[in-house]
Amino acid sequence: MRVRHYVGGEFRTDGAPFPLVDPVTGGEAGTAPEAPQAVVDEAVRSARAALSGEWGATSPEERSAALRRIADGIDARFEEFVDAEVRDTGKPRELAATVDIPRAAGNFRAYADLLYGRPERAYTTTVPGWSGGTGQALNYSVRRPLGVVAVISPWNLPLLLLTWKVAPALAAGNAVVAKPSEETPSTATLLAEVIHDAGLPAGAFNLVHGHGADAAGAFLTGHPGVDAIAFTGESATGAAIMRNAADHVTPVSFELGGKNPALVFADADLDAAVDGTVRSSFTHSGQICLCTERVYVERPVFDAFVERLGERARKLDGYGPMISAEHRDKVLSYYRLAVEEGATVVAGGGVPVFGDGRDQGFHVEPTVLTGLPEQARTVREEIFGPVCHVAPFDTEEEAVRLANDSEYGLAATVWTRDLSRAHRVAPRIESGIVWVNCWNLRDLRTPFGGVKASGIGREGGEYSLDFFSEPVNVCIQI
Ligand SMILES: NC(=O)c1ccc[n+]([C@@H]2O[C@H](COP(=O)([O-])OP(=O)(O)OC[C@H]3O[C@@H](n4cnc5c(N)ncnc54)[C@H](O)[C@@H]3O)[C@@H](O)[C@H]2O)c1
Ligand SMILES: O=C/C=C/C=C(\O)C(=O)O
Repeated sequence: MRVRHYVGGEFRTDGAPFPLVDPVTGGEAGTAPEAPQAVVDEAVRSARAALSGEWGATSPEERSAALRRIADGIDARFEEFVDAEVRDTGKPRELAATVDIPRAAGNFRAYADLLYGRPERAYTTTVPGWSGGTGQALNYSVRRPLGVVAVISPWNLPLLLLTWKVAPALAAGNAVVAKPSEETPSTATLLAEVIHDAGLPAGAFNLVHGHGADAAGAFLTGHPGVDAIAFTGESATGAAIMRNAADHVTPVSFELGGKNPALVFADADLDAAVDGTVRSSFTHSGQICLCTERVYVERPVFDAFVERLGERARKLDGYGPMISAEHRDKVLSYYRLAVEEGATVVAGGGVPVFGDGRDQGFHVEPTVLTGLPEQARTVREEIFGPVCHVAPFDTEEEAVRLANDSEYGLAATVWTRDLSRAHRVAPRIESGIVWVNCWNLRDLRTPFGGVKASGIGREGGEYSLDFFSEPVNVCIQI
């Protein structure tokens, strides 16, 4: 497939091509076009024109039907989407086929459902009341789209995290200009094809490819014609985007980094806690924002937990690579730093040898560490690889304090059989999401987002519609 921009209803490839790399083998995997400022400008202009044209006049029912056609279009080309996601990310096929692609289609269906049949309830409220002593008034508020929305997405779950924003933005009646990660542009291009075939009016959805800083990403997020920015990626990138957007006071919704804790209490089902931590630390080789990198285990079960987790980590196979040579080097630099900081390496810590083409790819070993102090950089900084540090705790109070001792606050996991403890501990954790006896069990309609350096705002279900639209209060004196 050819990676193409999609601007004003047309596919194009202007801009210098940049190379794509297959992370499994390190080999070349085609090219993508680097959108110059002029293409970004045109995309923003096309989006604006769509708002004052056919797209701006659509009813919620029409948008609901369009979203459903897009979901069906993804399903119809399911294998192509899976192939493209696997090629770009190197993730196991099963993961792409059970999470990334079906949940991307699910994002469009969820918003089609939310809109269908109840536009009034979703979009207006009425409040009769008094107006400053001058008489009775009827207040009602209508929700209007924000306008032109920029969507900037990362490489770890390329289609899922893109559609996570594009679906509600379109549902609320905005026009979108999206820029996927330069590492993983393929499924976004397929999505543009599906949206084109679904018959969305030209300019409702636009796609530009290219890099972030000083390139398409920055051109878009600093653009005076952009009314809102929805971004998922690193916290430092979020800060750069905010600075860039500040001149135009553009509202932002940010899903950023994490250093997610898991708390394992001695009363937990240890099999489930070990299984769950294998998933939460090592799924997609740790390259999910929700992955656990800090595990705190109540002292009586600490040794048993570490031994079993280490054994499971050593036996893992079939795992995918880091996204790039650069990211592999970053993760390996943390493996080395951990040792310098005094860690015991219980499992992994290096580069696996497969004896085949994967040895030129970007794999690192699933790694379990112990023995580091809380202030160690390895325990504080997001690594975004298949690695966790396990430390003991003695009291519930200490467990909560350790969980909260982080600049981040995205997702936490609590393992306990004590229902009262679960209810007591969960709301005390400074985190947007707390899972109890599970991980990444997620309904697309629930609020999703982080506190502290992990983000601004919540997305998911009605929460996304709230961000992507604004209430306008209309007050009529009676
Ligand atoms: N909280 C969440 O929901 C969530 C989900 C997935 C990933 N993440 C985070 O994303 C990170 C991994 O993804 P990544 O490496 O692709 O993130 P990244 O921040 O490097 O890049 C994300 C996107 O931002 C663009 N970008 C980079 N610099 C930019 C700039 N100055 N202006 C505008 N755009 C710019 C990139 O081109 C890319 O499209 C991790 O930190 C992870 O925790 C968070
Ligand atoms: O990386 C961040 C988000 C991940 C979300 C999911 O994997 C999901 O909801 O299935």
